[in-house]
Amino acid sequence: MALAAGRAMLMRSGVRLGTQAAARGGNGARRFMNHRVVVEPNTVPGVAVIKFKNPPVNSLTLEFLTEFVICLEKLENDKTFRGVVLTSDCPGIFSAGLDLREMCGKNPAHYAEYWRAVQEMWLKVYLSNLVLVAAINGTSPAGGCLIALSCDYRVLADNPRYRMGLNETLLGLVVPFWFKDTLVNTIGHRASERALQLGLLFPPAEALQLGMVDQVVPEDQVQSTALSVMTQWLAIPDHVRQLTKNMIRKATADHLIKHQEADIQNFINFISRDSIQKSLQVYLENLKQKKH
Ligand SMILES: CCCCCCCC/C=C\C=C\CC(=O)SCCNC(=O)CCNC(=O)[C@H](O)C(C)(C)COP(=O)(O)OP(=O)(O)OC[C@H]1O[C@@H](n2cnc3c(N)ncnc32)[C@H](O)[C@@H]1OP(=O)(O)O
Repeated sequence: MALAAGRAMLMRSGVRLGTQAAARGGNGARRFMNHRVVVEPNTVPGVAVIKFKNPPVNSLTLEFLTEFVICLEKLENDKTFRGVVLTSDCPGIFSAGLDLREMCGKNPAHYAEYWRAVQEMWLKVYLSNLVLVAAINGTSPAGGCLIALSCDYRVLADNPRYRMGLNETLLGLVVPFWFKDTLVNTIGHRASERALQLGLLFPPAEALQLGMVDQVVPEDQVQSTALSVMTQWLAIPDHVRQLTKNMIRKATADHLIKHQEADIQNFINFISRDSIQKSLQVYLENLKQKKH
């Protein structure tokens, strides 16, 4: 998505870009702050850390998606950055996935705008020229898992309470084909068949065994491990690594690009069904109930 389109989307969503602040951190590094996404240059030269900060659960609201894409676009355009670590500022949750309230009780125009933002976010992450390492420091179902799967490398915290996977069927939803493609490209066809149909959410040991993540490490070492992995990836010259990444990922991305408008229309038709709306409302209600 062009930066200008993202800005326009932010304006439509009532987010003021003027509130973005730049400050200097303790090490003198410049630190960009939006509402929901914090970007910090790190001690590793050329590497930024993006922290998702959309409490309580880092759900992927329209505003969050827009800020996230703009942040990535800025980092890609700033030649001082070659790699980004994605992590969460919300304790115990990497991202709860797509924001269910964006898909409930809204009109078709909203669903179209939201789904385009989800598509654009995925294309931006999946095809990024930067090395992206996910430092997964919490639970990451569905859209949260998709973000991690779209990175180049995944480090997950060794906490048995954390779960990762594409659980759409448990919400009464059909997994979008490009979510499915991303999973199949990562863990293979047979494992995806089972995981997707059953909507499985895997604890760290199983996620590692399946190849859904590359490393499981103690919780307090997730970010440091991601940064040391990054150093290894940055030892490869950018242009050959980027061409290789593009060669591997292009067909999957092109599949969505070619069918982007049809995919939006399918989403609108699907999500607007009374039965789907009811399922989502019940799911949200159950999330509330479990607190009591
Ligand atoms: C024919 C072909 C057509 C193809 C069409 C394709 C259609 C595809 C459509 C959609 C695809 C969607 C993919 C997704 O990403 S769906 C989202 C999946 N996410 C989940 O299932 C996670 C749900 N949340 C949880 O399990 C928990 O909240 C958890 C993340 C584990 C955190 O638990 P906890 O710390 O106990 O926090 P709470 O449950 O109390 O939650 C705090 C508040 O946050 C609200 N919440 C949680 N998740 C979401 C969410 N995803 N969206 C919006 N809001 C969320 C929750 O309701 C609480 O709110 P409140 O305090 O007001 O009660």
